[in-house]
Amino acid sequence: MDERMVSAEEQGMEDSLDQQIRPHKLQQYIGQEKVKKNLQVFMEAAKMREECLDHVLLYGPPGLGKTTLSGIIATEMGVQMRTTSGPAIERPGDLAAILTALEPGDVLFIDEIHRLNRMVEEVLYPAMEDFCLDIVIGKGPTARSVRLDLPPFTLVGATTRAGMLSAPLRDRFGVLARLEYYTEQELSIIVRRTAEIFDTDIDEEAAVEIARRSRGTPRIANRLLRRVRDFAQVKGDGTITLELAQDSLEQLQVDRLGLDHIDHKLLYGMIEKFRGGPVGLETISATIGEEPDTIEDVYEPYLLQIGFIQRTPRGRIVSPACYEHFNLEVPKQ
Ligand SMILES: Nc1ncnc2c1ncn2[C@@H]1O[C@H](COP(=O)(O)OP(=O)(O)OP(=O)(O)O)[C@@H](O)[C@H]1O
Ligand SMILES: [Mg+2]
Repeated sequence: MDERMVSAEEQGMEDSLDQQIRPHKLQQYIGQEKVKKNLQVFMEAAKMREECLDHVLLYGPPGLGKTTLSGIIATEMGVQMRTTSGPAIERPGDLAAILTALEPGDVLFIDEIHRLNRMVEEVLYPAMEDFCLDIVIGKGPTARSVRLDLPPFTLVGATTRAGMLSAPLRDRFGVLARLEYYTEQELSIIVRRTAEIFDTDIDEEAAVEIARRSRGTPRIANRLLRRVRDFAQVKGDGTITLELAQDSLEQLQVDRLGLDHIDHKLLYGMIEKFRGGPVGLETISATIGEEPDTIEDVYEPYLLQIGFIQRTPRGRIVSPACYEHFNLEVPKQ
């Protein structure tokens, strides 16, 4: 897949760039008010009891701030965060090594936790529940099982696919927090905050313009800001004005709602070849030459979110709002 300006997934060097712009305190974390309020109470209560925070599951679409929030939990609790991911823990022994190396109270962040394998999951259950490991020593008839105590810790699991988590694993989290897409206003605050870190001047309307085209996703907002800043430096005097933001985003082929050439290809394909549907996923896939899975997991979610596509039992249809966005006439039934 080629790298889209408006992809919510992390790209290239973004991970190291993130170090600089990630908020470290709950107070700097914009939006997600409900999640923040709850976490604040749970963290305060845990601190008062001098216990570690209950295990937390963060779920929601990519780029909304799960990794960031996990880091904030560790900072606010005054502990270290150890980071790993579901696919990185291949064998039970890998997990045992991570768990026994934890300091009391640490946050263990497991990204993509839905991709843990069964055998590893089984080791995780007693670790989460009783802070202990059951390990088998020896082989055959002389094999025996020993219990090993672990330091108490907080597991923070992150997933874009809560539905793919096994029920026993999900049930062992005390706190379930679902991250939502951000509003334009919240994103514009994030854009201005990042611009300040970059020491870049940005007009308020320019920040709103970038926010509007960021698909509700901070990662996209920060990426667009970085590219627009390049234009400001080379084509302007370094200040990001509304006009400069509009021109550069035009140049980057990110439209007023954050749609790019791939969204256009998909939507125009449905409109021109099928009069807006209903049309099945397989047919769309054949028409635009993209895998059905990619369409469903990557291209469609945002189009569904803004209501440009609707799913019906007979297939996908393009909504009147989408026709209006493209200045096209809605076809008569
Ligand atoms: N609430 C927020 N306030 C300010 N900046 C944020 C917020 N949430 C996320 N960001 C910024 O957005 C970027 C992406 O956040 P993060 O890496 O935490 O997303 P994620 O949910 O872990 O994504 P993925 O699912 O791809 O792992 C980071 O640069 C971070 O600084
Ligand atoms: Mg992440």
